[in-house]
Amino acid sequence: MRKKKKSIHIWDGNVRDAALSILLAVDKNQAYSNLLLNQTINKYHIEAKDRALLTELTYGTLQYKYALDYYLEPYIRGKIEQWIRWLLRLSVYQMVYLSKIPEHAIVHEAVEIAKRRGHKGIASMVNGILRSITRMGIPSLEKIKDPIERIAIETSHPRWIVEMFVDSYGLEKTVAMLKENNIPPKQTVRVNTLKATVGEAIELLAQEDIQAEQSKVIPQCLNLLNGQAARTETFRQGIITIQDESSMMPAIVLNPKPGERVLDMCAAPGGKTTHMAEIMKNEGSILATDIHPHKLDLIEENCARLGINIVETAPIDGRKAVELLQPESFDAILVDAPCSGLGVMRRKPDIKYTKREEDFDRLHEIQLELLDNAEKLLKPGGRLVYSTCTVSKKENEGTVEAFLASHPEMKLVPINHLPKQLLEAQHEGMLQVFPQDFGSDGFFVAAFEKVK
Ligand SMILES: C[S@@+](CC[C@H](N)C(=O)[O-])C[C@H]1O[C@@H](n2cnc3c(N)ncnc32)[C@H](O)[C@@H]1O
Repeated sequence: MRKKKKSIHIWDGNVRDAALSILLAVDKNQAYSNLLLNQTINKYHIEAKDRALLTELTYGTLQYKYALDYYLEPYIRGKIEQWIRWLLRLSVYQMVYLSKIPEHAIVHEAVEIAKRRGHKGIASMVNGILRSITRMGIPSLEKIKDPIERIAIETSHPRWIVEMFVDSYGLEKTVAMLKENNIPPKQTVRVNTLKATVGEAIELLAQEDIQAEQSKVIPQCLNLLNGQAARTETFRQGIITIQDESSMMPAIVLNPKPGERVLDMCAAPGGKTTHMAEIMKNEGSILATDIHPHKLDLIEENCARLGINIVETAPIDGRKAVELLQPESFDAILVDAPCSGLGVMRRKPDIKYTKREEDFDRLHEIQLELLDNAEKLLKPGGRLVYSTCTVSKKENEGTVEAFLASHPEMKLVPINHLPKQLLEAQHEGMLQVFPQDFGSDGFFVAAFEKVK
């Protein structure tokens, strides 16, 4: 039986207090910061101004956890309770990274929260620590002589992740990526070409006071400069889908044609299934499978909203798909595999603190099993695309190489159909996009063909 999660009370009208509750839930209960934040905003109908600050404070404090601890270290003596540490991190985040909030207001708010959640003694300690910081300042990062350690603290990433990235991509690329991971993602949407042109979608959003611009990278992608896509009529009417620009690549690379039979092996919540259906002009068939049956509803809801009727869903573990589906029966297959998610750390900052090195090997094995099944289900001459939202070589190039080594009937083929700047970045049928390249998620795509 699934254990019922205790729901936590978060919103009392105080933004900083709510941010603290979310941070504590993420820390203690391994709640996902992005989900909890969205749930809170929707549940309590938090208005735009408070919403923006709550998001900034929650993400910012989480993003810079290690740097904040470094700044706090000279001022904290002995052990303190976790909630007090998070309150101090939240306050120092505002002092260091947000220029608009006066320091006396930050200290005052923190002291009030400490009084409410603790007692006078704690409030006085919080007051003392924060006042000392305003007087004496934070320690300089220059004191850290080891460059890897310094960049790990400054950008707040675990040292082993920094070392792994430097090893894979060199120092310059790593530093750019780590810094980009702390910049909030822009809001992007994909235009549903079954219902509207890009120009029409921009016009419809403008009627709802949302300014949208066509991306310079992927033509169906719009950058939203204000507002919230999910709250618009344009979204409800199925004209747009909220999706990161990098996530739009796999369906474009697979290029499913109208009339084809397509398998989306790890499909939920259906971002790429629906994109493929749009490319196919809603003609042909897509089988969208996922290991988690409850997630299939999301795919169906998305299809209904977007006016797509060629998608059938089924709860299937891709590692056993060949036992349930007809071998060599699909023209094209997408394996958008479960992965470590190191390309989406700016969206889900908790990832950087929870991932472990051993996760990569486990994921690599699952990815290989999924690809092995996909190959057996693919018709001779069929196309396969493998994608992840990570920048880990073990799961990307490593998985591709191991797959090819045991599947001589599969070959990598040049990636086509993407805009020029992306095509130029590919390497032998593989494309690794970094968050700093276009301000989109870190993403990997590889394209294969099965020889006839
Ligand atoms: C990266 S997400 C897919 C995102 C989706 N393609 C989209 O664009 O909306 C990976 C998905 O793989 C599913 N998954 C994990 N292990 C699986 C398995 N063994 N077989 C099938 N699906 C699996 C997860 O439930 C998750 O929904």
